[in-house]
Amino acid sequence: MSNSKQDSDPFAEMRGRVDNAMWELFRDYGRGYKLQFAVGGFASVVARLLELVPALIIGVAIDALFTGDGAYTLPLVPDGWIPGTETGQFWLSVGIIGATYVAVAGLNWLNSWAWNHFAQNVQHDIRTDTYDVVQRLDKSFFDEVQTGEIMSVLNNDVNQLEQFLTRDLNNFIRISVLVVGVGGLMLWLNWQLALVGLVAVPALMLASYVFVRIVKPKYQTVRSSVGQLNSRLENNVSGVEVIKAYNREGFEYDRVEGASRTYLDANWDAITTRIKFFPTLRIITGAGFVLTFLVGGYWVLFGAPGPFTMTLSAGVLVTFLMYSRRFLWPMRQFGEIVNDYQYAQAAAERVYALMTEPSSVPEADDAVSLESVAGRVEYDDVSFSYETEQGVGSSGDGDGEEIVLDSVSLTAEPGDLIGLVGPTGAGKTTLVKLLMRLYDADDGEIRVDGTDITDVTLSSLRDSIGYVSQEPFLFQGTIRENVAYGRPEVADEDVLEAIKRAGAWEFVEKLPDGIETTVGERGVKLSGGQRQRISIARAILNDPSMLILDEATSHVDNETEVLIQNSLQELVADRTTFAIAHRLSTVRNADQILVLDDGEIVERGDHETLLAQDGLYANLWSVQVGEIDALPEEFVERTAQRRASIDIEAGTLED
Ligand SMILES: Nc1ncnc2c1ncn2[C@@H]1O[C@H](COP(=O)(O)OP(=O)(O)OP(=O)(O)O)[C@@H](O)[C@H]1O
Repeated sequence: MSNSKQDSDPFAEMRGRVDNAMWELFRDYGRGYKLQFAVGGFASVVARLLELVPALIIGVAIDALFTGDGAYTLPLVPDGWIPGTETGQFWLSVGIIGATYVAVAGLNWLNSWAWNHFAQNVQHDIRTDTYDVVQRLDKSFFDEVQTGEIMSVLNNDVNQLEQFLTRDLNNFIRISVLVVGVGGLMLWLNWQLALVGLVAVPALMLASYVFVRIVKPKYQTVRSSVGQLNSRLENNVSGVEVIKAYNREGFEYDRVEGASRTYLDANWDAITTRIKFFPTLRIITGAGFVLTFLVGGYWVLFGAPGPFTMTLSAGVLVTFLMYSRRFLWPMRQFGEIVNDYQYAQAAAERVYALMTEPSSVPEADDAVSLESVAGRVEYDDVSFSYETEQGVGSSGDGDGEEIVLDSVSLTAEPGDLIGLVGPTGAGKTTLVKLLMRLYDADDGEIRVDGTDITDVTLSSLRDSIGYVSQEPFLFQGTIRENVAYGRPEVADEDVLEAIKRAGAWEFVEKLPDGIETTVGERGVKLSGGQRQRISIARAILNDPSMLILDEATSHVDNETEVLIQNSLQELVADRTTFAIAHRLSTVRNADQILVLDDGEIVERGDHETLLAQDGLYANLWSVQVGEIDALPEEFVERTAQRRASIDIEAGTLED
């Protein structure tokens, strides 16, 4: 993978798939929580409308009780309900204002409860669904996109959406109601003065529009640099052993510092834009408020200025100014919402991009389930190359691709043991990965019991294959959980039986908690050989019809190897097995040994036949039995050349 690919945003190309990712997500995921949404929204609307009451009451009280400029009348309240005395009217005002605040507090609680319920559940559903899509994606996706990037989407980006829902969407409803309610009341109280206050609105809208245009790309950069920083951190924490062994703490500090600085710079760029925007909004809202006070105050003191004609009382002006603040202030918050919306939109695009990432190993609509597999495996002219430079989400036109498997054909009869040998990088692991459909062949067909593996369900195919990899992965948990990973419901006796058959009992028995001992993250508390035996036990317990052993004994000492070989012999006896081996002795008894070189099968046959052919296999065998002197000159030369090309490749990758 080139550095440029690691550094660029892997989601950039995917963003083009949808116009409004956030809307798509909320529409799909909000559907299940309509009631909470409606209750939260309703409570918010009613609370906001009630919040308008105190200013109205204060205005009426000032005019009727303090300055004597008007009668005590309240909109929507029949005059007969209003007390006749000033004291009665005063206490009514106090009572209404107090009751309003109590009601608003109750409604705010209801709004928060319902809205958080809505937002938290939508967040949970989006996260789990995205995870489910991601875990079903093909292996090439994981080859291209770094773990930290994926974690960043599943954590930070999804949280960002939740924050937008909880805080901003709620605020948006609040503000919309206030703007409509307050604007309506202002127009009703004194439409001419209302127009003065409203002149600020177009200016606020223009400022918001300009802001959005400038800040959107900046937020996209912030989101992607968070992902890159996470990738770097994730890589380093996983690779801490290598960092220590090579004393590269300083170097890694610099790299993390670099990634963190890129994030800081991107964030700083967005922050400087944002902090310029908010004071601008304040100035505009402030100017609107001052203008309203200036015109209204002049009007109350000296009569209507210029084109204004109606009379204006002090009480109405106070109500007006209180509303004007309520009207213009949310407008400032509107800017924050626009800001957060842009930020959340960038997050939604990345979430949506992941959710809609197509798998390059699709399951056919009419895929059939593989039942009672006998285990006849055929590779028919299979060719394959890994996707290179194009990156995730691109189709790849093959430019710069190196063929890893070239027209490979083979047949394994049920129960056969097929040994795969050959120099490193020859394509042995790739060959077996194609059988599990971790990747799909570019050309040719792979059949199990005569059925093309692209015509069967992925789950039934993988159920019928056991896989013991070069680097067995154990999950944080107990030995029992790891062995029974594919069949968690099995009885302890079966788990123990599998452990014994895998040659793992001799060390499991000595562990303090036996099969209930925890293995640590990735199984770090076990040695490489112990991990390998646990993963063999896992494959044994699954009882698959086909078995893949990729260097299954690479981590164990010679004694343990004999133990494992014995148990493997029993294991492979009645199932088709592909055993990849560098130690040729481990596949000596194979029914068929395939020798791969540069993606092609160059020799095939059993051990004796291949030795007699005196080709690559015979030479590799000579190396292993220590007959170096017997090697032909050209083999030694080719090995040296291959060594050199691997070194060059490694050098290129480090650059
Ligand atoms: N995910 C990948 N993306 C790109 N190239 C890859 C990927 N995996 C393997 N390759 C390349 O494909 C070639 C074959 O690799 P493969 O792992 O199949 O070889 P192998 O014969 O199993 O080697 P070894 O014996 O060292 O495990 C190598 O050149 C390798 O660099």
